[in-house]
This record gives sequence, structure tokens and C-alpha cells, in this order.
Amino acid sequence: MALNIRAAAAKCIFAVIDKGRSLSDELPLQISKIDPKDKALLQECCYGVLRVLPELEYEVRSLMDKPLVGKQRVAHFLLLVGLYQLKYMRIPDHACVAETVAACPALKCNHLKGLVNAILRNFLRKKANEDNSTLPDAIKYNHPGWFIKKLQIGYPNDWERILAANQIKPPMWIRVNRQHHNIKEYLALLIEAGINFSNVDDKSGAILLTKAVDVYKLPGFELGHVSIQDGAAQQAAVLLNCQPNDNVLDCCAAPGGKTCHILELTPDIGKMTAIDIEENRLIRVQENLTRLNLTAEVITADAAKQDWWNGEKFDRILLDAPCSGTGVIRRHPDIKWLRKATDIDILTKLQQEILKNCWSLLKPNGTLLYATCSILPEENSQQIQAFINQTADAELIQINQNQSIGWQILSGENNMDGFYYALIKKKNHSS
Ligand SMILES: C[S@@+](CC[C@H](N)C(=O)[O-])C[C@H]1O[C@@H](n2cnc3c(N)ncnc32)[C@H](O)[C@@H]1O
Repeated sequence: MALNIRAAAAKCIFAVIDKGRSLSDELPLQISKIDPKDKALLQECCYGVLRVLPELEYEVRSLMDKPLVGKQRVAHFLLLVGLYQLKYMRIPDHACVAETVAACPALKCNHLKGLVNAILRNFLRKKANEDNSTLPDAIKYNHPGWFIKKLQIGYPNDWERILAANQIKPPMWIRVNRQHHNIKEYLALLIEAGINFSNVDDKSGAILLTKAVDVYKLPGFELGHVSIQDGAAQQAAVLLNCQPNDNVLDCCAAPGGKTCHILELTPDIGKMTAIDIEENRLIRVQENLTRLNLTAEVITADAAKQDWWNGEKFDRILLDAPCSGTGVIRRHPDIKWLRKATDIDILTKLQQEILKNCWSLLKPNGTLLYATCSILPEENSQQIQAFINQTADAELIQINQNQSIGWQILSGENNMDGFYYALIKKKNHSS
């Protein structure tokens, strides 16, 4: 029998918050146990609860004397699922309460049915008198306090806008494979298929769809004529600007979105080497290359080391560094709760180490594109400024007319994810 979907959502959120598992790992497990027609509802419950977790936790605390702990902890997350539905979903209140209560047996907490029912009904009674203006920032903005503070320092004028953008469901961007169609041709195919779009970036091939669609409805998806990739991520291949015969390294490549985009834009590239430290994630790179009919040498390796390298220097290097992921919170709300303040120092050191190592693999006159999907200055402009200060043969190329150290795209800006790019050229000392 299929698992009750509220129970599946509670299990999923329990795994993320209490076990530190990522939503993208846990959700497919739960999806496999429910009725396929309920997949969208399960996703909405999980993503939704993680988006507004502090606010829901606050509601539960104000409705209960003692929180549910130990074996009953999963029922605590069921309550959050129930509250989320009552606050944010267009499901009649009585159905939300009844369905949430009905999930108790699947969580082995039949004895808590009365309690779940009472809490949800109490919430409905007190809902009318809400005033959240005096709540702490973490609850008001539904983000961890440490992160809000960092944003307030980094972006005194924009922090509230960034937090608000993180709470909005992301749009769907697609990438046209220019080996098959130019943008104009593909737009005609979209129109023919009745798929609406609202924005087109001619340089990268990025198209913003008005509404998300099933990938298999996109003309030529299975044939590799189009891929899913955010508009910000699609700037990487354009900025790297590979030329025919270039020897190119993509050194943190998995799952391969940018590797494939570079190959699509430069079919006569010399060679593409794609490395990543995670063997499992490289399977995705290979799958993407196969679907798109592209070729690269794929190597499991640590980009901070050189034991994988054949000694041939590269013309272009893409370093899409491991980062906090704080620019893609709108796509992965679990990042807010999995990422800890202490991770940032560890990440900046790792980025620094990989950057230094990659620099030594670059030819004179070659270019390296540093990228992150972070919006924290420590991982971005400050990281690059420090590298430029310490590296005599590094020259920063200005890529945004309003910013001097790289290009910081803020979450939600032009409907894109938060991203950072810095393009660095290696000076040729003999010239
Ligand atoms: C932001 S993701 C890359 C996304 C990818 N460029 C794309 O466009 O699909 C960062 C990647 O860095 C990899 N990584 C982390 N530490 C690494 C290291 N020391 N060496 C190589 N890869 C590493 C992770 O496994 C992860 O796949």
C-alpha cells in the first residue's frame, strides 16, 4: 500500500533536519513509496516546510507546552507539515487536519492522533490574531540568524530583498544546444509546442520559461537539443569563451552542466578534461555527455592535488568551486538548515587551495574563470581580491561594468540564481 503523503513529508523533513541528509537525496526515496499522482503535493510540502521552518517551529512552540522528542520526534515534523498546509496551501482546512491526523499510524504514533488534531485546530482558532512584527529576525525572515547577519554586513541595502528572493519558488530556465538549433529556431519549436517564455539571452542560449514544464515536453529533450540550467549558471561558458583547439579543464565538474555547455558552444575545442572528487557524481557527468552526444575525459580526482595531471598545461580553466550554495537557496531550501556558520571558513580555505593549485596548471596568457553559487563576499570578491594581491602573474579582467572585483549576481536578480564569477588572466612574463 502506498505511504500516506503527509507521513512521507514528515519522514523527509525529519531526515534533513535531524539527520543532516540533503533533500535531493531523501525526497526520491520517499517519492518511491507514495502514489505517483501525489508527487507534486509531497514536493510542495517538503520544500514549503523547509522554506518557512522557523516560523512553523515558532507556531508549534506557542501551541504546545512540551515539544515532541525521542521516538515521537517524527510527529513533530508531521505537525509542521499540517501547519504548512493550513497556512500556505489551498486545501480546505478540515481536509488538512483530517489528512494530517490520518498520517499518524504510518509514523507509528497512533496514540498522538488526538494531540495532532487538537494542535491544528487550536492553530486555526488563533490564526486571526497574528502579529509577527516583534518576532526575532530568524523567524520573521525564515533564515538562520548567522546568515541574516552576514547578509546585513555584506549587503546593507539589499539583504531584505535577497532573503525575500530566497523564499520564492525558482523559475525554469532552459539551455538551447546550439549544435542543433539556433535560438530563433528553438523559440519557434517552443511556440509550436505551446510553451511560453518570457526572457531570452542570445549569448548563452538561456531561455526563461513562463511556467515550469515536464522536461519531456520540451522539444528534443531526449535527443539532447535542450537542457535545464539556470540563467546565471549559463554565463560560465560565455565568460570562459573557449576557442578552437583549446585545452580546457573543468575542475569541479559534476554533474556536468557547465562542461556540456562549453562543449556545445565550442564543438572544435582541442580537449576537455572534467574532474571531480566525487566518483558517484561523475556518473551524472557521463550521462549528460552521452545524452548530448559530447565527449570529455572524465577523471575522479582532487582539484587541490596534481596526481591526476598529465603535465600538459591548460588554455582555459573553469573552477566552479565547492561553496556554501547560498545563492541557490530558492532551489534548495534545505541549504539554510544543513549549512552551518562554521562551514564558511572551511570552504574558503578549500577554495583558496584549489584556486592556487589550478593556477599552476594554467598556461601563460591562459584564463581561469572562478565561479560559485554563493552570495557571501568571503567566498567571492574577498577570496579573489586576496588571490590577486598574492599572485604576481594574475590579472583580473573586468566582466561587469558596475563591479570591480568579478560579477556578483544576487539571488533573484533578473530571475537568476545567486552566482559569482571572476575571470583571471595569467600574465606572460616574457611579454
Ligand atoms: C558547484 S558543484 C559543480 C557544478 C558543476 N560545475 C556544474 O555546472 O554542473 C561543485 C563540485 O565540486 C566538487 N568538489 C568538491 N571538492 C572538490 C575537490 N577537492 N576536487 C574536485 N572536485 C571537488 C563537488 O563534488 C561538486 O560536484
